[in-house]
Amino acid sequence: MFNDTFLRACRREKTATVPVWFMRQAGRYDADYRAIRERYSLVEICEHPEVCVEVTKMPVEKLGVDAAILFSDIMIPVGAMGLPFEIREHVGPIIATPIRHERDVERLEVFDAKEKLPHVLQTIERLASELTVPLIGFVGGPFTLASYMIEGGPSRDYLKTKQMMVARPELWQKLMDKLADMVIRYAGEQVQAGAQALQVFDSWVGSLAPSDFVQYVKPTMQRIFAGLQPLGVPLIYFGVNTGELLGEFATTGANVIGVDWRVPLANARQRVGSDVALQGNFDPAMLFAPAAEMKRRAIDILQQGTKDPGFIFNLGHGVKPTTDIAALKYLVDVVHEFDVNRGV
Ligand SMILES: Cc1c2[nH]c(c1CCC(=O)O)Cc1[nH]c(c(CCC(=O)O)c1C)Cc1[nH]c(c(CCC(=O)O)c1C)Cc1[nH]c(c(C)c1CCC(=O)O)C2
Repeated sequence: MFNDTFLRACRREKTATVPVWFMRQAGRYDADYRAIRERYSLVEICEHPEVCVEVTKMPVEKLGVDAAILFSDIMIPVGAMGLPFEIREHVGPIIATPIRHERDVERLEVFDAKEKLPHVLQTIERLASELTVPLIGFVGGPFTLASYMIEGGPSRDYLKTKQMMVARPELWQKLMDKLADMVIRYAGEQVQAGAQALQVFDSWVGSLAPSDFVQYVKPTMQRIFAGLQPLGVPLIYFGVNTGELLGEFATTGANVIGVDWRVPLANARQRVGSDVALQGNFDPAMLFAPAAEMKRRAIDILQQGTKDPGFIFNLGHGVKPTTDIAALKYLVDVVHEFDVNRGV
C-alpha cells in the first residue's frame, strides 16, 4: 500500500493523519549511518546507488516517516557545474576557487544529469520503485548556492555575497540566471527519474532584508517555480530565519512554504495566506527536551497547523547529529496519534 498522505497535504487536501518527515532525517544521529560513513565519504555514498538507496530508506524504515528525501547534498550539482567542492566535517562545504569574476560565472555549466550525475538518477529510479512513501527530490536555492560559491565556505554575514549583489548587480543576475537554469533542468531530471515532490533548500536566504530579497532573489525564484510547475509535483520552498520573508515566499509560486521554529505557525499562516500549504516547525533543539515537554510542543504546533488544510509536520531545520533516535521516533508517534478532527 502506497502512503500518499504527504502528497495530499502538499495539495491542501484533507488527510486522516498529519504527515511527518524530518529535514536531515538520514544522518549522523543514526549509528548505522555512522557505520556506513566510516567506509564511504558523503560524496561516495551519493556515487553508489545501492548505498545511497539504503541510506535514504533508513529513516523511513526506522522512524516511520511519511516521505523519503533523496540522500544527496545541495553541493553535488555545484560540482557538476564545474566548481569543485569539499565537505569538511563539522564545518560544511568548502570551495577552494570561489567565484570572483565574470569568467568564473560564464564557465559554469548547466549540465545534463544523465551525463554528469547518472548515479543520482539511478538512485532515484530504484527508490521510486521500492519505496511505499513519496520520494522528495531537492536542490539548493540560488542565493544559498551562490553564498557558498562566492564566500568559498560557510559564512556568518555573507559580506562577499551581498557585496557582489549590490556592487555588481549584472554579474549577480548572471549568476542567479545560471543557477536557475541548472535548478530547473536538474530538478526536472529528478522528477523524470521518479521524484514525487521537490524541495528548494534556500537555507541562508533569510539573511536578506525583505526589500533585497524582492529585488535580488525573488524574480529568480519566481522563474524557477514557474519553470517547475509543469512537472505537476508539489514544490516546497524552505529557508531559515525567514519570518519577515514569508509573505514574499508565498507569492514565488511555491506550493508549500517551510517555516522555522522562530515563527508561530498561526502567524506564518497569516503571512502566507490560504493558497499554500505549510511545513514545519518543531525546534530541533527540543528533541533534547523531556518527552512530556516534546509532546506539549508538538501538539501546540499540530493544533495551529491543522486549523487550515495543508499541513506537514517537520522540524524548523535539520536533525542535530547528537539527537537520540528514540526522540525522533517518539515525535513521529505523537504526530500520527494526533486526531485531526478533535484537535487533540
Ligand atoms: C546548507 C545545506 C547543505 N546541505 C544541505 C543544505 C540545506 C539544508 C540545511 O540547511 O541543512 C542539504 C542536505 N544535505 C544532506 C541532505 C540529505 C537528505 C536529508 O536527510 O535531509 C540534505 C537535504 C546530507 C548531508 N550533508 C552533510 C551531512 C553531514 C555530514 C556527513 O555525514 O558527512 C549530511 C548528512 C554535510 C553538509 N552539507 C552542508 C552542510 C552545512 C553540511 C554539514 C557539515 C557538518 O555538520 O559536518 C550544505
